[in-house]
Amino acid sequence: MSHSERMSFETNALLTPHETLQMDAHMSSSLEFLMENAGAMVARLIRQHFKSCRVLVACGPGNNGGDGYVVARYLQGWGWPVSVAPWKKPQHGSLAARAAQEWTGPIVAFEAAEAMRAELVVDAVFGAGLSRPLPEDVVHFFQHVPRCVAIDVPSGVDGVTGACWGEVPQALLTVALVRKRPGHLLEPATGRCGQVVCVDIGMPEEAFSGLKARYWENTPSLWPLPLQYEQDHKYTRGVVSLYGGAHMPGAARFASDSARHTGAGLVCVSSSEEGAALYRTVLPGCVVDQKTPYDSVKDQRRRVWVCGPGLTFKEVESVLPTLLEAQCHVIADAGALAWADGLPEKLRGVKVMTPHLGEFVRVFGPVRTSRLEAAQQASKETGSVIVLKGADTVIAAPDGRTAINRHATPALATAGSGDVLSGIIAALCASGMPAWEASCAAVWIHGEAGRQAAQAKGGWIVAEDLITFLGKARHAAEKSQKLSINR
Ligand SMILES: NC(=O)C1=CN([C@@H]2O[C@H](COP(=O)(O)OP(=O)(O)OC[C@H]3O[C@@H](n4cnc5c(N)ncnc54)[C@H](O)[C@@H]3O)[C@@H](O)[C@H]2O)[C@@H](O)CC1
Ligand SMILES: Nc1ncnc2c1ncn2[C@@H]1O[C@H](COP(=O)(O)OP(=O)(O)O)[C@@H](O)[C@H]1O
Ligand SMILES: [K+]
Repeated sequence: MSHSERMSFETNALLTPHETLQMDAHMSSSLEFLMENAGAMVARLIRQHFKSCRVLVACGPGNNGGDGYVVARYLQGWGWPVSVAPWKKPQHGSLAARAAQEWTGPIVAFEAAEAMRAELVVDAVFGAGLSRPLPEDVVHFFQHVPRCVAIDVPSGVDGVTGACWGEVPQALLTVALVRKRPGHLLEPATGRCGQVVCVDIGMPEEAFSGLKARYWENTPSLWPLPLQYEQDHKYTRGVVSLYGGAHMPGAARFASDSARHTGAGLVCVSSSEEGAALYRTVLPGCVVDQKTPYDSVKDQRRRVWVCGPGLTFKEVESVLPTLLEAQCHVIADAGALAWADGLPEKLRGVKVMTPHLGEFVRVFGPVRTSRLEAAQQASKETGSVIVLKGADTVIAAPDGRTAINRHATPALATAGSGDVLSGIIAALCASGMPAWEASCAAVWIHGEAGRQAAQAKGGWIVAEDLITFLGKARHAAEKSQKLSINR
């Protein structure tokens, strides 16, 4: 059994609406029980987060609405003043219609005036599977809502891509059922969800049979890190190489320092005569030489390369084709991405690409779908892992596995932060981790280092600060994987 099969639908796996439908089909005889549990759990969370107040539950015609009727019943049972505003009635004989029948409390019109009278509105109009624009009257209604708790997603959020089908409600709290959705982690939806809490509704294990997770929240359980062994030497830890440009040495310095601080055994920097003299001074911990790329790749220990940080078009041109020809494991960033301007095929053979959105568009053209789908498509087409950077970094593998990282901080938005990330990925690739796992781990460690550095430095950091926290950040991941580095 492969690693990804073993971890199918662990708690950090994310559920798409399509997978929810498959589960529901499998569990058809228990759906009423699941809806009852879902409604009860949402009501309990509301009771935990809010004082008793006038609640209006806005219910749609589907099962999301069905959950809403159950919430209303529980809150009313605890003595809260509750009304229900149906946007449309559930279809006769449906599960939601049965839940609606059991609601014997007040029913009011689905109107802005009613929304304004409430102190809290429960959004149970549409779940995560909506695939058409939000109806006007729904938009208008939610524009007048004081405080909102959403079931599954705020109505109008696409549960997979995080896109919004119009102006979606702004929730304070969103209750995810069974597992989070990819959309909960992706902008712009994340900004509309408020706090996302996932609840267990008693979904049995068997409901997951036949399903294979494709999306995960990026957490350390996704990528076991290699341990330190008594017998380790620098070459077993792994060698990272990079070509140091003659004009922008800072970027190569950030990438090489980051690789070393993350655990690479050795970092080798090749450069021109002019560059090598400089790198010998600024990188005392690295082996610096003046070898041509052609000669460098003859050394079988130098298989993993960072290519791009601080390189001009000409420098990339003189290095990257040789590295790819020699089938080295290349992490392509910055200058290497600019070199491929509109011609992604030039990067064929690269293991990992790390574009931010601007670089992504430069290589692959405008994003016509969503960032998520564009990264997946680019990964499939090129055969490279795509790390599409941002506040919600997407890490897409050519086989479809996709992780979304929220373990980060806006303190990372500082020049050189991307060079640091490429060095971390290289160090983990050099340690023997497969490209997707190494990329996911690197993005998490980068985020953790950013958080720790920001805490230590009062919130504002530069790339140099980030680098000094990489060892601690890797250790934090190891601790949460319960790995001991002093076995
Ligand atoms: N397995 C699970 O995870 C469970 C999910 N449950 C709930 O089930 C929900 C999903 O239920 P559904 O698949 O019924 O989805 P929805 O509740 O989102 O309902 C969609 C319904 O709205 C209609 N609709 C959508 N847009 C419309 C428009 N513009 N005009 C008119 N009608 C429109 C559709 O035809 C469909 O009937 C989840 O959000 C969750 O709340 C719970 O009941 C418990 C179990
Ligand atoms: N607002 C933010 N929240 C979380 N992470 C961020 C944010 N802004 C930037 N980052 C992260 O910081 C890094 C910036 O990389 P990049 O844009 O390549 O910068 P540079 O080229 O200056 O090194 C990426 O890993 C990105 O995900
Ligand atoms: K909803």
